[in-house]
Amino acid sequence: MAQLTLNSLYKTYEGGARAAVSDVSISVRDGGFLALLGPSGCGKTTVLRMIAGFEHPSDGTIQLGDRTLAGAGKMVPPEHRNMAMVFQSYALWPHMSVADNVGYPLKVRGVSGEARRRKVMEALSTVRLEPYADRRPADLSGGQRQRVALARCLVTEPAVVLLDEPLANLDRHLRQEMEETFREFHARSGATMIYVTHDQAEAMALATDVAVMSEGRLLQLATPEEIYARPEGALVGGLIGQGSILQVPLLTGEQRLFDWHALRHLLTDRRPGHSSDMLVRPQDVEIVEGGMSATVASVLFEGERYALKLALADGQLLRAFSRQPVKVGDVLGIVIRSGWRL
Ligand SMILES: Nc1ncnc2c1ncn2[C@@H]1O[C@H](COP(=O)(O)OP(=O)(O)OP(=O)(O)O)[C@@H](O)[C@H]1O
Repeated sequence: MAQLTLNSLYKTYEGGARAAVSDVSISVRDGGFLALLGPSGCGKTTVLRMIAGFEHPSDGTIQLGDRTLAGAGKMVPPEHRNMAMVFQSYALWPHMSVADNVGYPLKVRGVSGEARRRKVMEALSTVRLEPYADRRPADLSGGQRQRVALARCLVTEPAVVLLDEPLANLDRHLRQEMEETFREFHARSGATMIYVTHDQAEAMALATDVAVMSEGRLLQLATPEEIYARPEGALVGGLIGQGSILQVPLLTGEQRLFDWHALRHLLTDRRPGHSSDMLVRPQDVEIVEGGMSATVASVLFEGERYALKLALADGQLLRAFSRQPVKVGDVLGIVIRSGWRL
């Protein structure tokens, strides 16, 4: 296995007003699980399709280990890249059994008999579907069909597995179950995985590394923990977690993390002029008697807690959680335990 490296990749489609992908460089460690995260149209599918070999980069190179797959005058066709791609629609053949669906890529490669049967059963075991080998896809649930598609992609032992929003068509309950399957699949197969999604919670739950894209550019590449704790810029800060971005007077120093003592001072400073973006996570907002006044602007009951939007004295809105029921219009005292300057 080998490291997958994207070097300053560009892609401009014919007639496109701007580059769909612009100067994207990413190294995916061997056996890593990278989530490409960003809003619709940010270029993540284009990156995935260039890795798979379905699109030519306009500039830049793609390497797997020391092998150049694309760029510098080379273009290795998709079938010679040792990669497998799983799509939203998992396209199983309805007339074939589960085992025959999974074994099909081996059949195409001329693997037959006992060798094929063994590999098929291994792949089915990875997704825990051995007992279903003789069933037809029509007899399976949506999640089980998705697992058959995963087994089919695993059977050829690809170095890299590419997944394009594979859970987008599933309901919430099934998505959670499948997230678990993907994590397990990754751990058991050892394959390098690249996963396109616009769902930040999914990216954080699954990946070892998250690449956030916007308008064709890579904004930040880091572990889920790092990107959550130290997002770079308002776009990443707004996309990851459920934080609020407050405007505070311009901050020019090195300091990024602010405590209540400093935040209270900043939030009551009414000087006009430029401002800085301060990210505040709802779990860092505490409701306490004698705190700064904030008025409840909206309440959403989430079962285990109430999700609130609070209006500060200057009208800025802040997300917070409450265990106690509150009503729109209530005035609460709050303390903000920490804020992160974006
Ligand atoms: N075949 C194409 N021809 C022309 N423009 C394209 C083509 N494919 C994508 N684009 C454009 O390139 C940009 C990036 O598209 P891409 O599909 O990579 O984004 P995405 O982040 O995956 O979006 P989504 O989540 O909606 O699939 C968009 O502006 C899109 O309109």
